[in-house]
Parts: sequence; structure tokens; C-alpha cells
Amino acid sequence: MTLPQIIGYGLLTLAIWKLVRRRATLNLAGPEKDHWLKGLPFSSMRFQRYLKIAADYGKAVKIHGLFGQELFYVSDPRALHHILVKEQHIFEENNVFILCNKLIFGEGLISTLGEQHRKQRKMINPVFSTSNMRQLLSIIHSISQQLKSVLMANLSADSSAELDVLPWLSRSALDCVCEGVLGYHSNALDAGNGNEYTEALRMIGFVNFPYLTKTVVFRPLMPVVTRNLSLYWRKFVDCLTMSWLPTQTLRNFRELRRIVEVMDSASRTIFEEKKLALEKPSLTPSQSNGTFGGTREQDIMSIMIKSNASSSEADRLSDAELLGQMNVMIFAGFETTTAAVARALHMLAMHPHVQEQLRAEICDAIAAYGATDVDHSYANAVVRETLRLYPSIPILGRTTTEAVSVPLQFPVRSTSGEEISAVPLVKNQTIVVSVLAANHNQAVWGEDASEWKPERWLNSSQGTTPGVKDGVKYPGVYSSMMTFLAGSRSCIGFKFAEMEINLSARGRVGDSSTRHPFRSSVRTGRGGNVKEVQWKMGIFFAPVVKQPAGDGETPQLPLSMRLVRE
Ligand code: HEM
Repeated sequence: MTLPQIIGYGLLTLAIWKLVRRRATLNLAGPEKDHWLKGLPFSSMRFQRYLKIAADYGKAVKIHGLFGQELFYVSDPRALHHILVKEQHIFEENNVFILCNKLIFGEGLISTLGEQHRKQRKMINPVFSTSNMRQLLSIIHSISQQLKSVLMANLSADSSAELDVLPWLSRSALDCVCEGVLGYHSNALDAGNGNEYTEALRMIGFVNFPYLTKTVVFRPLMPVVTRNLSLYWRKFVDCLTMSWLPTQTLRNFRELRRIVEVMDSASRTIFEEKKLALEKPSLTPSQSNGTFGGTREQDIMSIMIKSNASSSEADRLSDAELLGQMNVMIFAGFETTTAAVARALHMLAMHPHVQEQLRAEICDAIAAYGATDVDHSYANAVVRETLRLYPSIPILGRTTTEAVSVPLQFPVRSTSGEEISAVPLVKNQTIVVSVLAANHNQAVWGEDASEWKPERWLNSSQGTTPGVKDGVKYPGVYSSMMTFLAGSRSCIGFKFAEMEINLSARGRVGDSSTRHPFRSSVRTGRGGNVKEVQWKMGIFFAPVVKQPAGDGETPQLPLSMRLVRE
């Protein structure tokens, strides 16, 4: 055995020992663990399982993770307000999450805690104002048009054709976030024109190769490695990434490291070019177009750099912190929106009547106003309902920094069966926030909570507000749903995301300039097998084709599409 392997196994044993010797502390009812090692089985049926646990045991439940670790699985509205808004400082992201994000993306929002995070939010929040987002509308719209052209090139005039739309939606989402956040033309939709940076960014998504998921095995080791090997930990990583170490996991790790290096070097160049362009406004746009295509100064990073430069010294972020935001935002805004647009198209494909109604509304609006950015209420309803029912990030973690009691809206049972309306937690308790169960909670969304019904958002004008019942609602930043979370660590880019998903989804159904929109329906077929799409739950949801028609693993979304001529 080699030295790095001995150290690796040693650290793993230490981590396992720490986990195994944990005491039972969570006084809550919940399902038995299915497996002594794995806890809850992470099978492809996780979606239904996570909902069933909340339906069977209530909105605060004890579940088990790896090595029997007790997890507080929570979707109660009052508890989530307490955890994410009121006492957020007691419920932080865990060390492993923060440290890994810092190693991969630098010092951006998802890599910082406490005062540093608060300072960053204060600077960045105004950058995502509605007026700044509206400035980006035309850029997103033109990328949506380009997506349309690419899809149309794959369709013949009259007959329908099957098309895996997922890679194109992913490329389009990357172009949107690169243009919107960096002012960088990634040209991902122009498939033959990728450069090293664009390819590296594509690789951090789930569609191409989920390096972040596949190297997850190293994550628990990171705090131990960085703390105990201090200055030498980089050397340790060098050993791990030596080319002669054979396993696939290590190869994935090496590839992730290469991707991080490409991202880091490119974002530094873009950052320097931006600073130069802002310092020397006399340069013409073509002079200021640097290695990566220059900036229009409307993008989020340009606005952020400008506003940072004019803020007080106490509020100002360092260059390293500004740089970190670039990588973090590309990551945070890329596959989350890909998944949401893909899900919206899939839902429209399965509900032709909704698709028809949406198309009619879009065509009517265009006939009446002739504009491309009229607000479409039915399109908004389709997007909202999709984001509610299928949140791109279904569950997320937090850890308590001190012992605390969490109040509940809806009482649950303790381990011994008595009713409790608050849950005492010890320090370092791992919490699983279930966005999924919150968004499906019948107590606030009604008995049809798990049905896809865009109309529920239209009825709100008749006096009922979706997601509010008897004064009880979730604290989410977006329409009372938890998809973009709540409080000071909620999604900072939700307005950007909503705008992009809305334009991408309605652009596929009705189009203002050509009036030759797409129709899609789920494809049946080849070899007599129906291509049934299933959404696998991981860090994000990803569509795959069920066996035997597909392999049940490769992310893809085959739709049958045809052009509709009026
Ligand atoms: C459908 C699309 C999206 C969904 C569902 C989504 C959801 C979320 C969620 C749940 C979080 C909290 C994560 C956590 O606490 O661990 C988050 C954070 C974040 N999101 Fe989004 N997001 C989306 C799109 C975007 C976009 C387009 C951007 C940027 C342009 C963005 C930027 C961020 C950032 C920077 C954070 C970290 C905020 C912080 O820690 O203060 N997101 N997002």
C-alpha cells in the first residue's frame, strides 16, 4: 500500500469512528432505519419516500443517515422560520459544505459564514434589484431565440421528430448565466465553438459529467485534512492526484481539480478585464473587449465591481471575495435553472391542454400588443407551479452551532409517543430542510398540493392566496414556497432565475416573431418500448429514461416536437 493510501484509509477510519460513537439524542418519532450502514436507502424512489415520511410522521421527523446518524428532517412552517430567518446564526451550513465550496469556488457567498457572509449579502443584494434584472431581459431573450433556432434546425417542416432537449437547455442556461453574471459570451449553444473555459463550466453540471457528485466521497475528509495537515494539505492533494493512482474516483478528482484551475484562471482574467474597462471608460467597446469577449457593463459582476468601488471601506469586499462570487453564481445559477426549464417543458409535454391554453394566451398577447416582453399571467402560473412542485434543490442541510429548541406550527410525536410542539436539539445536530415536503404540505397548499395545477395561481385574484391557509404560510422569499429558501441565505438570484425560466419555457410554446411555435409530447416508441422519463433525485433533480427503453442513468429528456403553422 502506498503512503497516500495509508493516510487516506487512516482518515476514513477516524471519520467513521467519530460517526459510529454518536449517542442517540433526538427525541422524535420517525421511520426505522432500513440499513445499519446506509440509514435511509438512497434509491431512485427517494422523491416519493421523502414525501411519505412527512405525510406519515408529520413535519418534524427523526430519520437516519450514514452509520445510523440521527437527522432532524423538517418541513414545518414555524420551524423553518425559526431555522432560516429568526435564529439563522444558530443554524449554519456545515463545515464540510463551506470548506469544499471554498476550495472549488473561492470566497463567494456559498463559502462564507457569519459576519463575512452578512457583509457580502449587504453589498450584493442591491445588484439583483428588479431594475438591474430588467436590463438583462433583452440578453436572455436573444439567447432564448438562439435556442429556438437550434431546436428548429433539428426539426423538419411537417413531421414531428424526437429530440433530446436537455443538452440544449443546459447550454442555453450556461449562456444566460455567463452573459448575465459575467458579461461573458460562452457561446455554449454554438456547439462547435466551445473554448476551454466554457467546456470546464459545462463539466460542473449534471448533464455532462457530475464531477461534484462523483467526488463527494472526499468531502467528509476535507475538514480533517485541512485542519490536521495544515500547510501540508496541498501536498496531500497533490499526492492524491498523481496520475499513477488508478481508481476512477481519483481520476474524477483529478479532473475536478483541472476544471477548478481552468475556472480560476479564466475568472481572474475576466475580473481584471472588467476592472480595466471600468477604470478606463474612454476605451471603445471593441478596445475593452478582452480575451473573453469584454463586457457591456450591464452584467451583474460589472455592477457589483462598480458599486463595491464606491462603497465605504468598512463595507467594501476584497478582490478575492468579488472573484469568488463569479464562480459561485455560475455554479448556483446554471443547472438549477436547467432542471427547472426542463421540468416545465416536460410538464407541458404531458399536459397538452395547458400547452394549448398557454400558446393561445401568448398568441393573443402578441396580436394585441405586438411586444416580446408582455407579462403572461398563464406563463407565470406554469413556471410558479413547476417551481413549487419540483424544486430544483429538494433538500438541503444545516447544523446547529449551539443547543436550541425549535418551535413547531403543527405538533408531532416524540420517541415515546407523546405530543410535542417544540423539538430540543443538541449542538452539532444535522438538519435536513425538506423544501420538497414544505412545497407539498397539504395543510397550507390544500388537498391537491401534490398535483400540478397552474390554475391555482390564477385563482389568487379571486381572494384566495396559494400557500396561505388560516394565516399559516411558509417564509419563502418567492410566493410562500421554499424553492428559493428564506432568510439571509436564501437564493440571491431568484428574480434572474424566474425571468430566464419564464422566457425559455414560453419561448418553446409560442413565439412572437415567427408564430411557428413548437408543440411537444412525450415520445413513445422504439422497439415497442415506451420512453418513460423519470426524475432522479440527487443534489439536483435530473431526468433519465427508465429501463428497458433507456439505461435509467444518463441524464436526457427526449421529447417529440413539431413546428406548428397557423
Ligand atoms: C431555478 C433556479 C434556482 C433555484 C431553485 C435556486 C435555489 C437556491 C437555494 C435553495 C439556495 C440556498 C442554498 C443553501 O442554502 O444551501 C440558493 C442560493 C443561492 N443562489 Fe440560487 N437558485 C436558482 C437560481 C439561481 C441563479 C440564476 C443565481 C445567480 C444568478 C443563483 C445564485 C445563488 C447564490 C449566489 C446563492 C447563495 C446565497 C447565499 O448563500 O447567500 N441562484 N439558490
